[in-house]
Amino acid sequence: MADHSLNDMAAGQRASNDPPKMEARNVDVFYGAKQAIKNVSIDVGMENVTAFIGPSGCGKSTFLRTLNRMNDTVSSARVTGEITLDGDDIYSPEMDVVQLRARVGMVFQKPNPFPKSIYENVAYGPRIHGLASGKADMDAIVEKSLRRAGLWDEVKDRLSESGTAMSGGQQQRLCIARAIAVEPEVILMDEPCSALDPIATAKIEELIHELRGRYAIVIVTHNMQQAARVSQRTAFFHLGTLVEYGDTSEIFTNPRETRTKDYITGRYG
Ligand SMILES: Nc1ncnc2c1ncn2[C@@H]1O[C@H](COP(=O)(O)OP(=O)(O)OP(=O)(O)O)[C@@H](O)[C@H]1O
Repeated sequence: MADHSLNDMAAGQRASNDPPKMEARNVDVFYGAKQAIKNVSIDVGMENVTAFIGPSGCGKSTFLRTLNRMNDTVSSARVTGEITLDGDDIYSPEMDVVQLRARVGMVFQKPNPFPKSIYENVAYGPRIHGLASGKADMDAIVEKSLRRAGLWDEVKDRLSESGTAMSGGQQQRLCIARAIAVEPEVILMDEPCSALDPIATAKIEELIHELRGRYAIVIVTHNMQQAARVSQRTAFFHLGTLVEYGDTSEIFTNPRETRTKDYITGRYG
């Protein structure tokens, strides 16, 4: 597919009933001389969960990390093109990256709570961003975040216990609560269930359903059933390019591109 048609396709999504929260245009990512992402243009909507799928090494995580400038932490990484959040260029020199990462939160593959209490894990972000006006206010933020992450009832009587002492699934929901606590607009999830058992995975998927609409959510997943279950929009990446982006039901039942079809039918990957 010619590059311009992907741009047209992305632009077309703006006219849909899901206004874009983030827009990426002609994004390239290099690690040193090696190009990992090639001319990707995509919109991420507010109402839909967007899944990034594709074979290992195709660039899903790399592209996801461009959306909150996590690639800045990799010295060899270089990003070109344009990515906006509510129309503002996130790579502009005026963009405050700490603020950006609060607005575009991230949940990683392996749950990574701080070695602090459950309460402190959630309170840390609001404290550094000055979001609470006192102890009662902070308590309310912690409770609300843990409730939204579906964890409150399990932890309300042990908020002072260590976040790292919980089960993997609970730790991942704690990391989601930690992201939620700073009132993000977008939540990026990089294979959030790959270290979890099926029951913990089901809880995270249920949570994604509940969070949908309140936050723009993008999830990278290797698990196609998971993409089909949790997302309304799916982007298929291959060798650093965005091959196809569309409604999840269409991508899985009637893909337009042979490469997409081969991947979802298990011919490679
Ligand atoms: N920090 C890095 N330095 C150099 N190359 C990297 C780095 N991170 C990723 N790459 C390379 O960029 C390409 C895309 O990797 P990326 O991790 O984004 O793919 P992916 O689709 O998310 O893969 P997986 O599904 O295995 O996580 C790969 O060739 C990978 O080796």
